[in-house]
Amino acid sequence: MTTTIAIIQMDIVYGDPKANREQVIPRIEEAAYNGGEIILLPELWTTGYNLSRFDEIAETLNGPTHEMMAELAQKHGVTIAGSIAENDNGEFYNTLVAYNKKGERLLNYRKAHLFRLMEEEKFLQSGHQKGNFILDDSLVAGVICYDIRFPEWIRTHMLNGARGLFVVAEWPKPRVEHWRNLLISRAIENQCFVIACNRIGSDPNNEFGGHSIVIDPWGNIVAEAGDDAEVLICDVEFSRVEAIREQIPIFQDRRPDLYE
Ligand SMILES: O=C(O)CCC(=O)C(=O)O
Repeated sequence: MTTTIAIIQMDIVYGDPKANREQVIPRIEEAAYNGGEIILLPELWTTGYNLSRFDEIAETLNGPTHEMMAELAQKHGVTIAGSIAENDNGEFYNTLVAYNKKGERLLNYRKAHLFRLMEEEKFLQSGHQKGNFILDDSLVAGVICYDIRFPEWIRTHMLNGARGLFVVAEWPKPRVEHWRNLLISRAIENQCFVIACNRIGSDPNNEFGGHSIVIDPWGNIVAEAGDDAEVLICDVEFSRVEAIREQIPIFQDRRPDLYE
């Protein structure tokens, strides 16, 4: 069974959730019209890294962006995921959510590794829970940007048989080769699909690299965007994961007794 992925690679209007919600609607329509079943938006796609204004622009999990994602997911019969600035009683998180075609929230993952180079640790709390969730019949996981530099964190999500890793990011252009190589490595070492959305454009501090990408469990690139705005569409077959894990049974051959 194939699943059609649509990655919305876009610029983000700095600190303006309303403008970002408005610009995303036609892109979600385009993604759904082109058969996208799972639609992925970037990290902090409503606010960008306007962290010092999160007290004004971050939302509770019932906020207008969540309502919009749930409604559009229902309307188009798709799953929509992306990370949003969360305000939980005055504490702020970078939170990846996914809504399914019934408008139900499947995932609520708070970024675990905060990125000091963008001063996240000064403004945000880090999450403490894994990002595993069930997507249709497949166990998958979702993480955020800097999290991919921690192979042990990604492995933790894969030890229970997860077949796919969804990544959302605002990954800067000067390190776009790190982005590509880290994602390819995470796919090969975990024998899973990696489906990763990065933003383009710039904010007052950074230029972002695009190159949203889908990688199969053998490490081959299935689809990759350039550095312009794009809705990147491709098919994945999550069931391919098991054949590769049988061929080279790394999960059976692990030696956790040596790793502590
Ligand atoms: O690790 C990197 O180079 C980029 C990470 C990042 O931009 C982020 O976590 O927001």
